[in-house]
Amino acid sequence: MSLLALLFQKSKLPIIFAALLGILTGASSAALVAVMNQALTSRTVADALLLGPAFAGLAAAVLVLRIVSQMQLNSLQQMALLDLRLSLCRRILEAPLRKLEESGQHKLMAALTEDIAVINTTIAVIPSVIISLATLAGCLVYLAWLSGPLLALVLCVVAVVLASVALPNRYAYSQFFRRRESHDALYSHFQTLIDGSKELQLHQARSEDFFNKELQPTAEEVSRISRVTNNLFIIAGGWGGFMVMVVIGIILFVVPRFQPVDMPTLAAYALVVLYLQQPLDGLMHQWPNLSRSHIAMKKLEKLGLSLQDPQPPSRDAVINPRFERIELADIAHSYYREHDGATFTLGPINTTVRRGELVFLVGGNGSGKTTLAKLFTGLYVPEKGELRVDGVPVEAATRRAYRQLFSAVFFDFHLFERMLGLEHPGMEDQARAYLSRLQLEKKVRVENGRLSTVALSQGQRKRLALLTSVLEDRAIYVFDEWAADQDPVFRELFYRELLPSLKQQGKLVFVISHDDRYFHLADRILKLESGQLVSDQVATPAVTPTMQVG
Ligand SMILES: Nc1ncnc2c1ncn2[C@@H]1O[C@H](COP(=O)(O)OP(=O)(O)OP(=O)(O)O)[C@@H](O)[C@H]1O
Repeated sequence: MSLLALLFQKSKLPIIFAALLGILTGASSAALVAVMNQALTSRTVADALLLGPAFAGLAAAVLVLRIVSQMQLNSLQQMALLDLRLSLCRRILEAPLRKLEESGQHKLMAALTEDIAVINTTIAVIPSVIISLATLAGCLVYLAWLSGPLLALVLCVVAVVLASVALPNRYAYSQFFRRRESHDALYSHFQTLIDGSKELQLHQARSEDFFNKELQPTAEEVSRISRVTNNLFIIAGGWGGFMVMVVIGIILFVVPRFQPVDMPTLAAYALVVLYLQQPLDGLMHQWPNLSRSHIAMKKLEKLGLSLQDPQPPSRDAVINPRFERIELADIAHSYYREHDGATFTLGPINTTVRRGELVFLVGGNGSGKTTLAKLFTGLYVPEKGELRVDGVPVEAATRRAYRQLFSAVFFDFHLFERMLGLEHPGMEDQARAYLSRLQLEKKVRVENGRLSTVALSQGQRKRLALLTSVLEDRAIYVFDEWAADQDPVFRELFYRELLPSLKQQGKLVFVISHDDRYFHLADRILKLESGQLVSDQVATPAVTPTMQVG
């Protein structure tokens, strides 16, 4: 969908009003040229002077209309920009997690910064495009009134100009496309630059290699394509200006040789065509922006972040948090790695978990534990099979409600400084009690629903994430190797106090763990091997730390 169509879809009435004002401005400009022309071709000075009030009135009208229409379009632009930005962020919030993972952070950052900036620039030029088009249309009507055959000639030359710039414009469009792709690569390098700063600073040769062979060539590619495309548009603009002179030359020096035309008509034509140079020039210069915004819109659509009005999500669907059981019925998911053509398949998995159960999910690295947790929590939509809550399948309309059953601390968790969505009475007191239990009370304070700092060690940050999770008071808890980087004392606290306490509260607790010392504390142990559930057994207190599952 084009940007203009999208804007029209989102704010029809203001756009129609702004466009009408723009058209009036253009029409008044054209009328102004007609009056100037009439004054210049008047038979006597006295006749010309009679047109003074009309000229002054039209000039004032153009001034007022131009200001009002620009202001109207400016507020429209700001509204549209705000709307586009918020829509895009909401799209990211609602996009399927797998889609976001496939896109990669760098592409999302490029979309949020690069594409939105391009779209913003385009919205900014829409006012002048409308006024230019309206002026052009008004002037053409005036030219038609002056002489039909001459207008036909002018239109032929305009068609030649458009045809002659179509090819370079097409080439420039393809170059813009390439430049946008290079921007994705550039953002990826920016991400490496920031995320990998420790590794780069510790290894000079790696740093030089990255800079010289990856970052610099991509930055140079972007710069080279920009130079080429800008030059193309400069040439096209100059060519357009030259063609205006060609039209004037033809009108003044060629037409009279073949067809009898009176001098005032010729002069009027030359004046109008000259006057048209400015809006034509404007349109030529806005062309690159329109092309780039088209590419930006396509890019957003490709990322699954189309800005068109979404299907309204069914917010009223609720899933009973006092469910009895959740079934994973033939659940399967595959990852396909494009660069080496390898596929990892998890499942089909069949198992049932119950409220009040403490389930451990174990297995070697890469066996699919985190993937299964993402499927179980509803973050991934299963490619095959389905989740059922008390026998009722989780569907598109209920998936969001299903996810609200869960609180999870994944291995790559994110810690929010503000305790978002947790503002219930007594929350801060509860948080302080947990801070002290997790031995963080000297490091972090909770004030006005905010953590005083999140700049802590990884283990401490994970304890804060656990605190936030417990405060969420959800029906199901998922912990993905939470204890992996904790001191023995906190492992003990986690496995021997926190998990049993959640279980006692009737929560379903799903723990991914490599800590075989604590496996005996589970009610059930699920074991994954290469994406397959190889064992699903009830743990017994007699099981020792070295137990074998599967
Ligand atoms: N985002 C992804 N894109 C492509 N492949 C992935 C992705 N995440 C995981 N995989 C693949 O899926 C397999 C299972 O990964 P997963 O993270 O589920 O395993 P895991 O059992 O949790 O491993 P670990 O114990 O190391 O955390 C891995 O072999 C990996 O190749």
